[in-house]
Amino acid sequence: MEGRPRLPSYGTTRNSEYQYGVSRDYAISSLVVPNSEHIDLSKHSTEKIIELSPNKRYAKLNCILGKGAYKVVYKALDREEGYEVAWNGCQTSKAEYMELNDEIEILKRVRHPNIINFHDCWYNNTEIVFITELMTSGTLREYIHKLQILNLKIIKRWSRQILKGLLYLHSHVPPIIHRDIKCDNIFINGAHGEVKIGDLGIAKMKKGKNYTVIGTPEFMAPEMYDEKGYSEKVDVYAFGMCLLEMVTGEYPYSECKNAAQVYKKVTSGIKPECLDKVTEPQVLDIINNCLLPENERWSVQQLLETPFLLAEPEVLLLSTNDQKNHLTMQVVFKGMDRLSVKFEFNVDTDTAEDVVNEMIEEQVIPERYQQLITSEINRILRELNKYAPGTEDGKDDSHHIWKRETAMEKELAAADDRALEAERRAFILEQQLAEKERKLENEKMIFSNSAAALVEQDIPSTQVLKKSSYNDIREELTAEEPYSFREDISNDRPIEDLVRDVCINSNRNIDKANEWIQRLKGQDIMTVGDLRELHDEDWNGLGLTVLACRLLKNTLYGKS
Ligand SMILES: Nc1ncnc2c1ncn2[C@@H]1O[C@H](COP(=O)(O)OP(=O)(O)OP(=O)(O)O)[C@@H](O)[C@H]1O
Repeated sequence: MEGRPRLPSYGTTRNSEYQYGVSRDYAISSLVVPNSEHIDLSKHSTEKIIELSPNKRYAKLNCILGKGAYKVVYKALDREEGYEVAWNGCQTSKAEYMELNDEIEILKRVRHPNIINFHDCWYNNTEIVFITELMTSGTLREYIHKLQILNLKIIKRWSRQILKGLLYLHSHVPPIIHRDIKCDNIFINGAHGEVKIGDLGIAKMKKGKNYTVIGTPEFMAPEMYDEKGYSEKVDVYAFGMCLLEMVTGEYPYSECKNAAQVYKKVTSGIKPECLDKVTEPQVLDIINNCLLPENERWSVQQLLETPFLLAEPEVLLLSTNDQKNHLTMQVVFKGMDRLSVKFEFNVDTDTAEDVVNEMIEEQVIPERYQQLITSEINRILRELNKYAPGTEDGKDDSHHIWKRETAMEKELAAADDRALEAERRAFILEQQLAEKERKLENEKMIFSNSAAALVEQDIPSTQVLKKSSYNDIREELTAEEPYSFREDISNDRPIEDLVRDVCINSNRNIDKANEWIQRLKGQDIMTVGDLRELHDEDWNGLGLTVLACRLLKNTLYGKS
């Protein structure tokens, strides 16, 4: 009918329950497989090759991964590379296949981490077979059903991946339009949290088959219904619906009973009811922008630059050495805050965690990207087979903890050594200082003794200073020498006269003289005669120093 849209057959594309019913579980049922004998899969506990590609490279196994309204997907083997792949079979005519030739050639050249790889394609008399990358964790819709409502962090990460895939497609000239973006066509690789767009090019094939209107009504932009032509913006509209499903866990327009109701609402500009459940303003803003009329609707690039989806850093591997243990990587922030950080990574000594922590400490990357950049580095290490398992996202990281502890232990041991060495050096210094002090004391003593000796014995100072030790000088000074009596000093002389003369002659001051006088008088020695009467042993009891005694004796007995 002119000007009226062809409505899709509702039960096949819309009903998510139906989509679910034909996923992996289906592999144990009995079914008729095109171009093969009737296989009762329940009787096949082990996988078997049931068909080979014309070039013999791909081997189809008796394991069905899923079945949609249009195609049956089997597990298969790439016998050249040893990979598991997906064998997609779509019933079609040879003529339709020939019409798709150009498009298939383009699809073969599409290569992006967020788009399921398209490896090969051929026609086998009844169906087009195309070989694609195998996804092991199911579709985004299955995830939403499993997790009910995804958290915003996952939504943000997966949305970015979907949009990056779309950005790549839309950047072709002319743009490659997916035409059937929906959560069933987005596949998850659960182990690494990767998201890939699948079913690329299938929409066109479906159209060729005159199967239904292209796409899925709930995800179709209004301009897709009127056959006046549309642009890559239809993928943006469909992405908005995917985001709505991710954030609410509800299929858009589930309030509608059939495709006609959906069509009516979409073409009248009535939004899905579940939009009211979106509470996060940034997400709501994105969805509303995706659902705007085509000429106002944002581009994928604009969506990627909204605050919610903005510029998550990517880590690129720039170069490696032959052993792949010295890597040069770069953190690239795309979007508004353009920034890039290049760094070296030694696989044998570095860990992603340590390197990222260092970058945060050095303030070259914001802390909020710590986990993301760490897992990006680990992703690269994994791709190079240089990744130690169990280290990602702050999970148990025994290998790296071990590395860190070893490094820490080494550091502590080195610090201990340094402390011991410092203590040892301090001890030696103390000893040297004490030794110096002792020497200084000795020298002081030597100096004062020798000065006294010089006074007492009139020894030239140079001679005294040549003496090597205090003991030598002391020995010399205290050595017994013969005394002779001096008759010019009368025995009646008051002892204080003698003492004062001795002190004056030996450069001792009056205080010293009074001290000696006091000690001598304390022993009843009042005159020179009293002193002369003393025996040698009495001198020791006077309380005078050896030198004082010697000086007094020298004066009394005439020794000069
Ligand atoms: N590359 C793949 N790796 C693993 N499983 C896949 C892959 N492609 C498809 N499947 C599985 O096969 C099922 C059917 O695929 P799909 O939904 O793309 O078929 P379809 O006929 O195009 O569907 P539609 O009903 O949307 O037209 C999917 O739900 C999924 O479980």
